[in-house]
Amino acid sequence: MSIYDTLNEQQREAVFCTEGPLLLLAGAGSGKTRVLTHRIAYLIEQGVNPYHIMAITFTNKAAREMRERVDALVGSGAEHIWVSTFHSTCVRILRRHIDKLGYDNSFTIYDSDDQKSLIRGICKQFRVDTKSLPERAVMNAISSAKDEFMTPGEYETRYNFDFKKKKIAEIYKEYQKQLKANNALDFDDLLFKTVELFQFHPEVLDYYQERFRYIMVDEYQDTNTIQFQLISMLARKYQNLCVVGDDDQSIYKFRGANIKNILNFEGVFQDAEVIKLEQNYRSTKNILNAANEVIKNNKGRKEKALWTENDDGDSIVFHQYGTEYEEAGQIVEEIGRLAKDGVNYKNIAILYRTNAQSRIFEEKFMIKNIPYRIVGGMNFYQRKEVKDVICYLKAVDNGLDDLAVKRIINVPRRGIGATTIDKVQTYAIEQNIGFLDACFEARQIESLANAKRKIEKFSELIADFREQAQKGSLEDLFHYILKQTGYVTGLEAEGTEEALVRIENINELLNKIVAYEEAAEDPTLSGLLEEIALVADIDSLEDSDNRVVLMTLHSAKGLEFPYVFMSGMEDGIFPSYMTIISEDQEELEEERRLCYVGITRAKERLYLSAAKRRMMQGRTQFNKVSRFIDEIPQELLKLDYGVNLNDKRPDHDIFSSNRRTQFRKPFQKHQFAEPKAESLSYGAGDRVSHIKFGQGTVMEIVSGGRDYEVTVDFDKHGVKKMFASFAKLKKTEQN
Ligand SMILES: Nc1ncnc2c1ncn2[C@@H]1O[C@H](COP(=O)(O)OP(=O)(O)OP(=O)(O)O)[C@@H](O)[C@H]1O
Ligand SMILES: [Mg+2]
Repeated sequence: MSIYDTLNEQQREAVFCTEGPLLLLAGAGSGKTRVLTHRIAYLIEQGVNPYHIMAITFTNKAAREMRERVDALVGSGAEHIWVSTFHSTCVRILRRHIDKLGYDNSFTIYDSDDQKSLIRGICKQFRVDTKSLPERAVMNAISSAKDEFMTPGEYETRYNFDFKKKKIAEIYKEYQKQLKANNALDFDDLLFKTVELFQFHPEVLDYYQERFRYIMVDEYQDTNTIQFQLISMLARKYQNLCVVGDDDQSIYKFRGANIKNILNFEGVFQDAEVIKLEQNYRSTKNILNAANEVIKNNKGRKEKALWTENDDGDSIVFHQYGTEYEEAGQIVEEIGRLAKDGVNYKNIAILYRTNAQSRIFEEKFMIKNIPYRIVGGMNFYQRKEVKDVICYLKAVDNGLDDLAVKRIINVPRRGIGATTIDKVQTYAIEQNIGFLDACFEARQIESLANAKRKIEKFSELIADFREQAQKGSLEDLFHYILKQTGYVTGLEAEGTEEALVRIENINELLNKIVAYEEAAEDPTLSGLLEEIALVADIDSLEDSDNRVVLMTLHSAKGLEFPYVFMSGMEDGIFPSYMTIISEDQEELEEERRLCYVGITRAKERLYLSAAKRRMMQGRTQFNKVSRFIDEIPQELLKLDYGVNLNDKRPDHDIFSSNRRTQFRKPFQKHQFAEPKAESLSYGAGDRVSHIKFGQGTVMEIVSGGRDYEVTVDFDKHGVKKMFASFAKLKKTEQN
C-alpha cells in the first residue's frame, strides 16, 4: 500500500498535479494541508531535489509540523526542503543580500513595541498633535502602505490632497530613515525589502527562482498584496506554484489580506488548474452542519458543499450563563469532568474573540489547578524584564540599534537621565554617528559635564560584554551580563512576588538560550535574536505539553482539537461591537468567517457559551446571544440550563434588532452566583513547594478579593506572604 492510498480521488489529483500553477480551493478540514505534505513527498519520489522545494506556512509551528510529516513520509532529504513562514523566508534571504540595499546584513528586527517608540519619538520631533492623529493610527497607516508595497514617496503623491495623510507620509519617510540608521527592519519591511531586492537586483531574483522551482503556499486566502507579489515573482520562471486555501476562512482583511489573490489567481497564472475538495475528515456531522449553516449566510462567497462520512456525533452544547465569571467557572468545571473521564488536557481548546477574555479563565484554572497555556496575548518576549535582557544582547550584537541601547542605558539605574541622553543624541546627530558610538566618545561631549563619567562607564560595560561574547558561549554571556549589571540581584532585593515572577521569566529566557545553543548548527548571537524576533507565540505550542490551550479565534486557524469551547458568543463581543454599530456587511461577513473557523476547529465536541452580564471597559453590559448562534439550526443544539429562550432580549438592550427568535422553549429560571472564591488545592497545615523557596508549610490563607494571600513557613527561607496565583505553590506529599 502506498501513502497515496489514504487520499481521496481529488486529493490524489492535486498531489499528482505537479507541473504548472494549481489552485486548491476547499473548505475546512478537507485535507488541504495534508495534500501539501503528500505533494512534497510525491515530488521527491519523482526525483525532484528537495533543495528545489519551498513551502510557505502560516506559523513556524505549522512549518515544523510539515517537515516532520514529510520526514515521516519520505525518510530522508526532508531537511533540505525550505519550509517556513513568509517572514522567516524573507529574513533568510535578506541576511544574505540586504547589503545590496545599503543595510548591514546583521540588521535587527523591531517588534510593535519598538515601532511604537520610534514613531512616538518622530511625532514628538515633528510636533504632531497625537490627539487628532494618534500614534497607533500612524503605525497602522504605515503598515498598510507597506502591505501594498507603497514607498513614502508614492504615499505622498497618492494622498497629497489629504492633510492628515500628507503628515503621515512625512512621518513614514522619517521613520524609514531612522530604521535604516538603526540598521533595523520592522515586520512589514521584511517583505517589502525582499520584494525591493528582487526588483532592483534581478540576478538575486534569478538565483532564488532557480532554487525554488516548486513553490507551495498554505492558507493562501490570507496572503496580502506584497506576499502575493513575492511569490508571483519567485514563481514567474517555472510557474510551478501550488496555492491552497479557503475563501470562507479569510480572516485577516484588517491586516491587508487580499481575497482578490484567490479570485484573480487564474487571471495572473493562466492555465491554472483548479481543484476542489468537498469531503471533510475532521469533524462530526453535527459540527460540520452547524458550520455550513452559519457560513451560508455570507453573500460574498463561492458556494461549497462540504460533507463528511463521520458520525453525527454529540449535539453541540449551548449555555447562556449569568455572568462571565460563571461562564468561565462552568467551562473549567466541565474540563475537570472531561479530564476525569480520561480526556487529555491538550485535546481541549478554549477560543475567544479578544485576548482580554483569557484573564478570567486563567483565574479559574489556577484555582482548580488545571494546567493551561495561553497562546498569543502578552508575548513572553514583550515582558519588561525579558525585553531588558534582550536589549542588552541586542546592544552587544548590533551597536547601531539605538532603541535597544537607550532602553537599557539606565536599567538598572545608573543615574543617567533624559537630559543626558538628549545631549548624547544631539552629539550623535551632529557627528552623524549612532547613539552607542556617541557614548563611546563621551569624552568629547563637552555638554555632558558631570554625567560624562557615567556614560563612559556604561560604554565600558558594553565593550566588556562584547569581549565576553567573543570568548564564551551565549549562556556564559547571559550570566555575565546579569552578574555585571546586577539585574537579578536587584530583583531579589525587591523580594516582592512580582519580582519573583520576573526572575522566573528571566530563567525562562535562559532556558530558551540553552535550547537554542543545543539545537542550532552554528549558534550565534544574531541567530538567537532572530529566532526570538520571529516566534509568534503560537509557535511555542508543543504537542507534548499536556495542557488546555487558550487562544483567540484568529490564532486557531489551521489547528484542530477534539474538544472546543467557544466562549463569549454574544452580540457586542462576537460579532464585535464595532462591527455591529458600523452596519458594514463586509465586516459582519468577516466576523462570520471567523465563527466558521472556530466551529470547524472541533473534531468531536463543540461547546458554545455566552454570558448575560459582562464587564466591558469597566462597565457592566447586558449582551444578547450572538446572532451566529441563531444561525445554527435548533436540532443541532443541546440547550442547557440558564437559557431564557423566549426572552432573548436582555434587561437593557444595547442593540436594537428585529431578528426573528428561533428558539421556543420553556423559560427556566437560572440562579447565577456572583464570582465566588473556590478552594485552592492546599490548605493550612499542608506541605507545599515553591519554585524558588523550596519546601514549606502553609500557615494561613486569607481571601483577598480576586486572589488568596498565602502565608508559608519555608524550611530554608522562613515565613513569607505571597499571592496564590503568583506563587504557584504545589502541594507535596505529607510526611
Ligand atoms: N483522505 C483522508 N483520510 C483520512 N483522514 C484525512 C484525509 N484527509 C485529511 N484527513 C484528516 O483530516 C484532518 C483535516 O486535514 P487538514 O488539516 O489537512 O485539513 P485542511 O483542509 O488543511 O483544514 P483547514 O482548512 O482547517 O486548514 C486531519 O486530521 C487530516 O489528517
Ligand atoms: Mg490546513
